[in-house]
Amino acid sequence: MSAQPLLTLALSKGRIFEETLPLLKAAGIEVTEDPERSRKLILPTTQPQVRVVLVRATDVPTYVQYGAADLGVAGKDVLLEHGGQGLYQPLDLRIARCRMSVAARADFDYAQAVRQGSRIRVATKYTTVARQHFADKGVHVDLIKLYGSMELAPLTGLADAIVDLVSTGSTLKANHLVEVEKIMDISSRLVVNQAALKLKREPLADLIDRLSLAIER
Ligand SMILES: Nc1ncnc2c1ncn2[C@@H]1O[C@H](COP(=O)(O)OP(=O)(O)OP(=O)(O)O)[C@@H](O)[C@H]1O
Ligand SMILES: O=P(O)(O)OC[C@H]1O[C@H](OP(=O)(O)OP(=O)(O)O)[C@H](O)[C@@H]1O
Repeated sequence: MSAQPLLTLALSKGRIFEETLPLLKAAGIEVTEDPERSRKLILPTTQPQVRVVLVRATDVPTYVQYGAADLGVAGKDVLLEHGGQGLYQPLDLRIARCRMSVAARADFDYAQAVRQGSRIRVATKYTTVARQHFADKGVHVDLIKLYGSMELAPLTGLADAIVDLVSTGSTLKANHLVEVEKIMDISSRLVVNQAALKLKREPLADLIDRLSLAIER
């Protein structure tokens, strides 16, 4: 009998790691080290043939695309910006749920700007989604790529509006911004390397089945 192949699962620290843990547990896998206490980037699990690697949220699709990880968990926002090449997306894990929205200062009349066909300046980390969204609406847009603290852009005059993730709305509120349009709902997906799906078919299909049952619980 041949040995079980090693499965490498890419997760990002923080909410994805924390929200994936209960699903893994229900699938019979427990991570035996706490990433918040250890500096290790490769974590063992109670299943000797399964290990977790910790990467930046935006790097999860890249690790899985190139097969450095067999599978991973990534937000729909991250997957849309990455493009999803080489990735099979079998499951919506329904974790890390939020929405992607347009937000602006309360004194910026977004509806009027859109109606008049004005050119608007939008700052965002999500340029692919934002470009598509405004193109679909026929709105002329100048996009400014940022890597964080998007809320600051309308407050400092860098942009008229931002495209960012919203959950409770408290970040927008704290910065006196208002959500003016929802673009889409966001949740995290399981992504699997397409080649691994053939080469490690049995253990991957088994894990996907277990996670699928865990989501339904
Ligand atoms: N406030 C939120 N509520 C729920 N889900 C969220 C929220 N913010 C982000 N998410 C989702 O969780 C994912 C991971 O977010 P997280 O904040 O852990 O990483 P990040 O800081 O965006 O990534 P990076 O470290 O690469 O900059 C996002 O891609 C998104 O899908
Ligand atoms: O509507 P809220 O509940 O306030 O959540 C929205 C905030 O959550 C995300 O940031 P996050 O907390 O992940 O911080 P980070 O991007 O710095 O990691 C997002 O970029 C918003 O700023």
